[in-house]
Amino acid sequence: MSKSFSFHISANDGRARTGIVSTPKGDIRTPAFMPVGTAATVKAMMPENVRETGADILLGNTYHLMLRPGAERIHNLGGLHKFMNWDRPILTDSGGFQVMSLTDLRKLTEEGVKFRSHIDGSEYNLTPERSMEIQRLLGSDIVMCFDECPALPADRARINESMQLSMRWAQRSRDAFGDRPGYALFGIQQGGLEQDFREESAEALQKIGFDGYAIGGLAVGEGQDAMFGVLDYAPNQLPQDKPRYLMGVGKPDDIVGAVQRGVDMFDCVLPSRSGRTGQALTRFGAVNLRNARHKDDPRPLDENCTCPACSNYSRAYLHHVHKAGEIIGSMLLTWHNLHYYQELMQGLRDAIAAGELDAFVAQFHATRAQGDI
Ligand SMILES: CNc1nc2c(CCc3ccc(C(F)(F)F)cc3)c3[nH]c(N)nc(=O)c3cc2[nH]1
Ligand SMILES: [Zn+2]
Repeated sequence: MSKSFSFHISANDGRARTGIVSTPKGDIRTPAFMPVGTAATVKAMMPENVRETGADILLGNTYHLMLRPGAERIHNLGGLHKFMNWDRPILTDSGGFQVMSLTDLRKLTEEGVKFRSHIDGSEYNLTPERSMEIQRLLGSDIVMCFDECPALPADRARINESMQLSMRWAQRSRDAFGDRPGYALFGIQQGGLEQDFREESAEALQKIGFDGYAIGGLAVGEGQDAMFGVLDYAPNQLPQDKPRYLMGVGKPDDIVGAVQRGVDMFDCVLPSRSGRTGQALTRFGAVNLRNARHKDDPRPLDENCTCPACSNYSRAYLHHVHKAGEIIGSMLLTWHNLHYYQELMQGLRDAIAAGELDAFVAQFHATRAQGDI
């Protein structure tokens, strides 16, 4: 652990990199998958078990936590790390994306976003300055700029307007963040699927100067081909010596393709959300445990997996507890899915370090082509 925030790349393979983001709360091995802990919990998991799956860092959410229990309340209780019993790094999103995706009673202006709480209808005014204050009160180690993520599809004029607003908000976020040694502020590139707007956004962010750079505005319904099309150029528009975080991504094959294109950090609700719906993510692809074909199957989900679900339970059991709506069903599949994601990230890190990423990716796709046996 270090007293300051830094990024060291230990190996490259093509455009992919592997390394360490060092923070005072602990190191983050990259490429990294960051489990989503929206309301101060990774749903259906104890934090010590999230750590056991291999996670170095969790995500928290400004939007959810400002509404309930409130940022000042968490601060008065010792901050988010103590509150949720996670003493390693936490990254928090700035709240704008969640406001735009979770509330329809909202007003977007130059100042910020006025909205009503989806919990009790009370009115809030989220600005770059208030978002920085909330993330400071929570004690977040990596703070995200307050930005606007336009819904796709959108015409070029709308994309440009939105990106320009986000760049003005990035400057205000930087000014409000101030000088906080050991804490990091990440800028967020916008610009939709437009290469020229993304270039302009990257230049604007670098002029302001950030500790890391996120690629925002993707994984909003554009599809994998369009997303990879942007990733064929966007990571290279950002500084090569700083971490690159692709927000909201993604499915295992999204992550593999994005790592090949130079992305270092990922977050996605899929492993936890699908774990609660009975969907297991495995080397062979997705397996729906609610399907009747598992009713009498004594085999483990994946005999090569060392997680508690695969070590101690049959497919028949997982099928039963999901059909019966038993809490252990969510616990076991969330644990397996997060374990699988971390194993995939470890495999990617090892392959890049060995200069064997192409072989790893070929094997990844070949195993999935086999389908679930
Ligand atoms: C799913 N697709 C997607 N997610 C996106 C996100 C949210 C990422 C996030 C962060 C924290 C949490 C928490 F629940 F753990 F807190 C949950 C999700 C974006 N966030 C911002 N700021 N700009 C973007 O342009 C952007 C684009 C995004 N595409
Ligand atoms: Zn497993």
